[in-house]
Amino acid sequence: MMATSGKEACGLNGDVPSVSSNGSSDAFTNKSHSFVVNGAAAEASSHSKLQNGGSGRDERFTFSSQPTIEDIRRMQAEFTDERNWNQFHQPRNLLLAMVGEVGEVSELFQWRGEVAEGLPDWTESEREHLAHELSDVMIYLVELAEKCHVDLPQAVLRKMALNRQKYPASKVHGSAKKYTEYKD
Ligand SMILES: Nc1ccn([C@H]2C[C@H](O)[C@@H](COP(=O)(O)OP(=O)(O)OP(=O)(O)O)O2)c(=O)n1
Repeated sequence: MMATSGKEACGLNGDVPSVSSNGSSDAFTNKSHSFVVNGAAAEASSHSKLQNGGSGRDERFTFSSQPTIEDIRRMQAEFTDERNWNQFHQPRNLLLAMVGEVGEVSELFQWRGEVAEGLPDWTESEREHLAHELSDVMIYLVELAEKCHVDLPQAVLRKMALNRQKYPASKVHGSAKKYTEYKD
């Protein structure tokens, strides 16, 4: 799916997206993206222009709708099963792996000073490197949640609902203070 105005983002406007009972989607026939679950191959070419900051900076950036988090969980489960790596993928190891990948993301931003939205001064190769490292973080995060039996998409909805209660827009608009700093 192409980038849009961002209004469709699940749950951000207070709507709860419907989730099918088995959590799967027909992600693998999407016109602009093709996915092969077993080979874990993915293409996302139609999204690359905005993703790479080339145009559309006035619009809010949005993601493709596929793969879903459940798709990512399933693809990574297949990747580890095929390699007999589940024996290494206990929660603590996955946490350490994820934190290591967060460190690799940090390295890309290190010593650059503030970076503008859309990374206008970054080369294509730097952007792709960042995309890889962010993906590593996400892959390990999703697998960590799976191994901890946290249903991540639903947990995110619950947490966002809590965040909205903690930070009512009418109260905190334009302020970045922590909720504990507000004296009602
Ligand atoms: N035991 C492993 C090793 C790798 N991966 C997968 C998940 C990550 O997406 C990616 C991590 O691979 P590397 O550890 O080779 O890390 P990088 O890809 O970041 O390579 P480098 O550290 O050279 O940047 O591969 C995994 O699931 N389990």
